[in-house]
Parts: sequence; C-alpha cells; structure tokens
Amino acid sequence: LYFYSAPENFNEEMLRGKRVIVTGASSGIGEQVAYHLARMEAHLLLTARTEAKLQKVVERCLELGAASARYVSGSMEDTTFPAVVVREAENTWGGLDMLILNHIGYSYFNYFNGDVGQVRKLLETNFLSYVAMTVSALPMLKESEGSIVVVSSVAGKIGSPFAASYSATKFALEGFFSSLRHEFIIDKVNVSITLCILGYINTENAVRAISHVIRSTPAPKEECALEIIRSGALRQRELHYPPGAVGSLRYTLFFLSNLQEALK
Ligand SMILES: NC(=O)C1=CN([C@@H]2O[C@H](COP(=O)(O)OP(=O)(O)OC[C@H]3O[C@@H](n4cnc5c(N)ncnc54)[C@H](OP(=O)(O)O)[C@@H]3O)[C@@H](O)[C@H]2O)C=CC1
Ligand SMILES: C[C@H](CCC(=O)O)[C@H]1CC[C@H]2[C@@H]3C(=O)C[C@@H]4C[C@H](O)CC[C@]4(C)[C@H]3CC[C@]12C
Repeated sequence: LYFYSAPENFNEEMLRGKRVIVTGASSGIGEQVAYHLARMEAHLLLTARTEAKLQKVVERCLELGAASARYVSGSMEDTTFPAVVVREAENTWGGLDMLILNHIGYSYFNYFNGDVGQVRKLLETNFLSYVAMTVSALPMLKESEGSIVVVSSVAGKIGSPFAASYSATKFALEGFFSSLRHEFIIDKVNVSITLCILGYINTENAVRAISHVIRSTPAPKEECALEIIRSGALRQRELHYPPGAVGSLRYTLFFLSNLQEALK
C-alpha cells in the first residue's frame, strides 16, 4: 500500500488531460496503450526507433481523440536518449503525470549463446534506460504526484529457460523499482510505482518468436494495454495479466524442458 490513499475505482475520466509518456509505442502493447489513452483524451508523447510507424500511431491517436499527440524517435541503446525524451515532455507540457516504461530490445527465445556483449546491450536497453528515464522524469512526477508504470514479465519473477538475458533484465527491473518504491514510502514521496507482470501476449514479435514451441494461447494485447493503464491509474503495486500468469509459466516450465529438440 502507498503512504497516500489511492483511488478505489477506475474511471477513464482519470486520464483526461493527463500528460503521459509511452515508450515502445510504435507497435505491440505500447501501441495499444497509446490508442486507449487517446480515447481517454490524454496528452501523449510516444517514443520508439521507427519514425514511420510512430507517425502512423500519432495520426491514429489524434483521430481517436487524444488531447495532443507527438513522438520522439530514437534508440534506448543510446544512453543520452532517455533524457532527450523527458526534456521534450518538459518543453512541451511543463510537467508529466504518468511515465509508462514498456520498450524492449530484440530478444531471442533459445539457449543462452554465451554472448556477454548481448546481455550487456539488453541490460542497457531493457533496464538502464528505464532507470535513466525515471531519474530524468522524477522532479516532474514529484511535482504532479504522478505515476511510474514499469512493464515487466512473468520471466522477471521466475527464471525461464531460453530467455536468460531477457529474464535478467526483467529481474533487474523488479529489484530496482521495488526498492525505489520502499524509499518513496519511507520518504513520503507520493509517486506510485506499478510493476506489470505479463504472461504471453499476442503481439507480432512474441508470437513470431515462440508460437512454434509454446502451445498456450496468448492473451489479447488490447485488453492487456487497458489493464496496464488501469493499474497505473489506481496506483497499484502490481498488475498480473492475464490473471494467474505466474502460475501458468510454472506449469509451462514442465513442458519447456522437452523443447530442446524443437529449439535446436
Ligand atoms: N508480448 C509478450 O508475450 C510479453 C511482453 N512483455 C513485455 O511487454 C512489453 C512490450 O512487449 P511487446 O509489445 O510484445 O514488444 P514489441 O516487440 O511488440 O514492441 C517493442 C517496442 O519497443 C520498441 N523498441 C525496440 N527496440 C528499441 C530500442 N532499441 N529503443 C527504443 N525502443 C525500442 C519497438 O519499436 P521500434 O522497433 O520502432 O524501436 C516497439 O515499439 C515489453 O516490456 C515486454 O517485455 C512481457 C511479457 C510477455
Ligand atoms: C513461456 C511463457 C508463457 C508461459 C505460459 O504458458 O503462459 C512466456 C511468457 C512471457 C514470455 C517471454 C516474454 O516475456 C516476452 C519475450 C518477448 C520476445 O519477443 C519473445 C520471447 C520472450 C522472452 C517471451 C518468451 C516466452 C515467455 C517466457
């Protein structure tokens, strides 16, 4: 629980006029988060690498009713880019209400290949950039008593074979943001931190990466995105989506070990 009371029930009105950064917004779950927020009439700053995709998402957000929508394109592998995104929000809005950290770098689903450089690069893209954006955005979030939403995975709660590097980055998010949340409570900083623990979701990249080896049916990205916004607006500590996702991974782990043939 937070030191400060959180709203009891979710109402889409809560997001009207709110200033929200969404990372990894050019496709997948992040794109769907942007569309839901647009319908809720929020101000949006979207980021990813692919400018052409971001332009289309921004256009769609404006059609859907966003109070405003703009993008900044760049790579979170670039250690200077997180501050560039937050500065754009500061220059445009003069403040920030919600930071939705969602992007990930490319992750394969196979045996760890021993490439330490690849682990280092993924830690930069999937973890350190989240820390850097939080550091840059914190003064504005303290001012607005806003929210940080961190999109993670069941693979950040349970070690999963064939996703070692990715899982490490998600465990790092759990450690850092759960610790930071304790400090905010001790220090009476009224900024909420919501960790979203997701199971298999039907985004193009995830389905392409694992549908040939995982039999379970992925959950819908549209509903997933709405649950992410809802849990952030309600200032919840954690979202588990789909419900029982961690248990489902434990169950699937029994079968993952039979995958070595399929993955070789
Ligand atoms: N789909 C699933 O089954 C699950 C997903 N999750 C989590 O949900 C979140 C979204 O996943 P999902 O929608 O499937 O991912 P996608 O691969 O569909 O989207 C990833 C997003 O990140 C952007 N991105 C990729 N590389 C970089 C980079 N170097 N710098 C900045 N942005 C980058 C991509 O855009 P661009 O290429 O234009 O840069 C894209 O917008 C992630 O945090 C993931 O860990 C958790 C559990 C399961
Ligand atoms: C195998 C898990 C599904 C368990 C179940 O039956 O529900 C998957 C749940 C989360 C997946 C990983 C994830 O978090 C997304 C990554 C996205 C990449 O694009 C593909 C690989 C992932 C590491 C993916 C691997 C399978 C899961 C652990």
